[in-house]
Amino acid sequence: MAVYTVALAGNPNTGKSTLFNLLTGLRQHTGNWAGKTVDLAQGDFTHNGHEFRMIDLPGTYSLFSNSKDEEVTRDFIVFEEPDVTIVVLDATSLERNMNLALQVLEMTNRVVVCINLIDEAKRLGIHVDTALLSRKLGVPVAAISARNKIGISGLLSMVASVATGEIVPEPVRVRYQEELERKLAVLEPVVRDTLGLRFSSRWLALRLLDEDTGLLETLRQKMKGGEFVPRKGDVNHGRSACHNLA
Ligand SMILES: Nc1nc2c(ncn2[C@@H]2O[C@H](COP(=O)(O)OP(=O)(O)OP(=O)(O)O)[C@@H](O)[C@H]2O)c(=O)[nH]1
Ligand SMILES: [Mg+2]
Repeated sequence: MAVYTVALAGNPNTGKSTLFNLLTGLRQHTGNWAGKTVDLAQGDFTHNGHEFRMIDLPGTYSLFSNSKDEEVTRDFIVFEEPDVTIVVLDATSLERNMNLALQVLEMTNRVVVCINLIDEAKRLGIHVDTALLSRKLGVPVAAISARNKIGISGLLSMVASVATGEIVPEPVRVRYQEELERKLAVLEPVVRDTLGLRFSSRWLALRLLDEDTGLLETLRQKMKGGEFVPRKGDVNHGRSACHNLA
């Protein structure tokens, strides 16, 4: 039977390891300070007859090449191509957390947004409209409390639907200023012709325009090591290239 890979990404301290521990029965370090998870922990769980392998990624505020943690998280999402990436957001600071979610949505369409600490939001009188958010972002959105075990089966149903391809999310496309969009329009087809459809060409073109040399070096190493052989017209079965970005 297929084992689906599920990655947990999100800002530090949003409850990723708490969710990971709840689902896998393992004991990743959790606590109320940032940067606890440094290595990639993995564990297994099943849901409705499906098997999943979950990877607890380090918490990051963005996915550029600013730090080892950012590179590890970015490389996992892009090169390991998890079947689903769950972006865990803190319900009490959605605006700040959304930055990372939008970055992940630029990299892959296989995303479920998970709004955690919904108990805390309720206590503070914050109402989160998951249906509206889901429409705006173009991906499934679940509200949960990992600590209080609320909303978990709803989240897992969404994860299973994306993993099996029953749902193919169409993430929102962030539009940048005119000048950047003009450059993207030139560069993106070149990236697509060179690397095929395995990666989101829009995301890669953005990274190139940002002169992300760390990413370029990683890509170069992978191509040199034969880990990744680009093929023209490579079809990725919906992986990594956002449908409405292609
Ligand atoms: N109130 C509330 N607290 C939660 C919930 N989920 C997690 N927490 C708490 O949030 C804090 C951070 O949780 P972690 O699971 O360690 O967060 P993390 O995202 O793995 O953090 P890093 O590894 O640093 O990125 C801990 O004190 C948890 O107990 C929740 O649903 N409600
Ligand atoms: Mg953690």
